[in-house]
Amino acid sequence: MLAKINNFEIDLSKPIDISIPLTNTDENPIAWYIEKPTIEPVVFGEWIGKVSEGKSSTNFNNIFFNPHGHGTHTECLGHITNNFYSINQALKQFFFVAQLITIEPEKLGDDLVITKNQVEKAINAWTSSAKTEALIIRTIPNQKEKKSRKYSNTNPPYVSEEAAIFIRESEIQHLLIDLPSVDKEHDEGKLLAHKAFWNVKDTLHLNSDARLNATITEMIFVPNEIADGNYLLNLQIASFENDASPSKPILYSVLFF
Ligand SMILES: N[C@@H](CC(=O)c1ccccc1NC=O)C(=O)O
Repeated sequence: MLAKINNFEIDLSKPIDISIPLTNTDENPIAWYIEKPTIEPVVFGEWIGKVSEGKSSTNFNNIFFNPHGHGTHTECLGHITNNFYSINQALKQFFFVAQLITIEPEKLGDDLVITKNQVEKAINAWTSSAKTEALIIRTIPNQKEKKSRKYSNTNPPYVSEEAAIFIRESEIQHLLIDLPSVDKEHDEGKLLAHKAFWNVKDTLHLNSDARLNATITEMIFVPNEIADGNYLLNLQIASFENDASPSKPILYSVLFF
């Protein structure tokens, strides 16, 4: 099915899913020192919520997982504030003009960093008639193994504060990235990129110009065959009242006319 939106067209029958599936197997990616998710049938005495066990008419699983540590998730500034802010209140629209860029983070001492210069160059390489609302960053190298990587204590690449300020000043509302965090793993809670992107100046007393409706989506996976450029993004979350929710970002190629 083709849909015409303003000056472009998308094919709804050709979604590009850039989420990572959540499983209870060793295939599941893990960050932040936790164990893999569990998906287990409910048990009431003899009764097991698993059809193949022969006692129940339905499969009826409990799931234990962590949105930040177990895969693709979308978070709002409530991830870093003293007061509670919910992603389900922050994200009320779900389609955005998006730009996919690819960056090889630069070595800085023992770190790999996505710099302002890299982001600026990559964004400027593509111009479109529609304003970019969502920026999707694919980092290289980009092996499939990323979908099950164990990130704890590996010091993954991160976004520099200057790059995050540049992204905010470019009026990008939604930032998506294939890393477990936009910030350095061990940063003593500085969270410079998170704060810069959300414009949070004090996590104890939120400034009035903090970006309540801006979101960060982490641990996406964008296959290599998907080219850099403009897309329509459908960013969907589950309706959790929590700082973050597992999410399902979907891209559609756009044909401008
Ligand atoms: N870098 C932070 C920790 C951190 O960023 C974090 C910790 C647990 C779960 C998620 C985190 N950040 C996600 O973006 C620190 O060292 O305090």
